[in-house]
Amino acid sequence: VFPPELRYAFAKLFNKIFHWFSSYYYFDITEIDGVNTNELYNAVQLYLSSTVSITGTRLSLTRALNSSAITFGLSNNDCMVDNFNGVTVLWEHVVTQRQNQTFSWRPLPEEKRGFTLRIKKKDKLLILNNYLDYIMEKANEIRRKNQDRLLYTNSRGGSLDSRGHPWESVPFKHPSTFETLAMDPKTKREIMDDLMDFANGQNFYQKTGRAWKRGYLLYGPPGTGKSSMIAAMANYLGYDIYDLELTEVHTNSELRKLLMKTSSKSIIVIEDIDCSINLTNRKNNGGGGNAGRNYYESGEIRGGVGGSGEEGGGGNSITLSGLLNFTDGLWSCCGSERIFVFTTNHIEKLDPALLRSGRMDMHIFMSHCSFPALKILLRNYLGYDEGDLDEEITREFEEVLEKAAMTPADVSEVLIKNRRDKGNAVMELLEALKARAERRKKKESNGGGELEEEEDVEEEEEQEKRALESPKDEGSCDLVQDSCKKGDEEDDQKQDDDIIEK
Ligand SMILES: Nc1ncnc2c1ncn2[C@@H]1O[C@H](COP(=O)(O)OP(=O)(O)OP(=O)(O)O)[C@@H](O)[C@H]1O
Ligand SMILES: [Mg+2]
Repeated sequence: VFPPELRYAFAKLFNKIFHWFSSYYYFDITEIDGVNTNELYNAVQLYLSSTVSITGTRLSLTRALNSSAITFGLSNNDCMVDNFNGVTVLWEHVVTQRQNQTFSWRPLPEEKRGFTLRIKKKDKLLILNNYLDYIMEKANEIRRKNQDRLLYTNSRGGSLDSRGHPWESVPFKHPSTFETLAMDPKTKREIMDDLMDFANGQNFYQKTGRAWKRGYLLYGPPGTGKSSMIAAMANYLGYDIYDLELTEVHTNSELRKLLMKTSSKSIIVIEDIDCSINLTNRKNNGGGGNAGRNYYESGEIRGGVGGSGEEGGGGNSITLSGLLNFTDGLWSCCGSERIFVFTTNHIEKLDPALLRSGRMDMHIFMSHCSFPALKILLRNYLGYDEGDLDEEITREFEEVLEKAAMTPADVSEVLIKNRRDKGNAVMELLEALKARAERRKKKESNGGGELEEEEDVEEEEEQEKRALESPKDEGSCDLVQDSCKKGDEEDDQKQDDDIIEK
């Protein structure tokens, strides 16, 4: 009997009156906003999956691609209650069937989904100003934690993949954590705090006008846990790792392009920096900072020419200045929240320019196994707790460890071999340490000039490492060296010897 217009007007009026008297506001957060995906929808979904206690009767479970965690969320048309700063809000997940598909250049899903947030009118300001931001932040955090980390490498040389990306990635599942890392607990704590300060330091970096990045140099003998430390850092912060193979990079501009294609919240690693590239001939030019740069710039030019010429050798013309610009220059800030980690076995071989303060913010020495580190290894491998060891044995360990100078890798080896018999493992380890200490003592008393046995072993390990590196690497050294030939004949001879050694 009523015409439709009148019915519509009544409904509208009724609605208005209802809202007038209702003490609630309702906010709709739809999955798709026009043609764009609504980021807030995804964030709310993630947020609800983690914070709200499981009270709903029906929850949906999801597991994202590459993720190791399962998250739960609200099922269709279910409600959940959340509390924020003492304010209670109600979330409803609304799903409706989409009617007759309107024309769109992108097919829309059949269902229309959204969240409806119901809040008390008096809480409007708090919710709009803080709660939604809080949800976005929380969601980012959850996303980072859920996702397995990726390990990127540039081993394809300069070639790009189908999406124009120079990096190749694989899921990164290294189990090393700060918990399992054997080192002095005090240093470990310092590093962990430093990393946390960095990750939470957006405002600080903004305020002080510094680029949001940090550099760590890890140095120490092979097998002391430098690579394990990098994995632990990535696992601690939830960052991806970019393992930069310098020998595969041919020019400084390629290096810059690689940097531009890294994402934020990542650790950029250059392992064995002293082997990757010849950065040590600064003394040849005998100059200070600027002269050094010029020298390396000139190296780049000659290297570049050499690359296309007879001496080819892969055409690697990365220079120190290129590398410094990579970590330090304007380009290093084209993203944010980046950590650079360099590792080396020989800090003394590195160019002082690389060590200057401000370049690498923290120099971390990974030492031979100390007693606190040993305790961690015993706990990891044998399940020993503080106090489980005999007092007598503890004392013996403390006495011999310093003298033996064994690496955590060697200690772990002994423990793994005997892990089925704990008592035996400890005794074996003590024996091994004593034997090592004895050998060192003998060598020392025979005159310190000789190479000590462990150093022999370390040297061997390093040579293996170098041998494993591609022949291109040698080419790269050749090229940089080529630029030195004209400088100083004696040094030139010495470098040739170096290469023969390698
Ligand atoms: N500090 C440590 N804590 C726990 N495990 C360690 C530690 N150091 C070494 N290891 C063990 O020894 C192995 C080798 O360690 P890692 O590769 O981290 O040494 P590295 O210092 O990177 O050596 P290199 O200089 O040869 O690269 C690892 O598999 C790890 O399990
Ligand atoms: Mg390593």
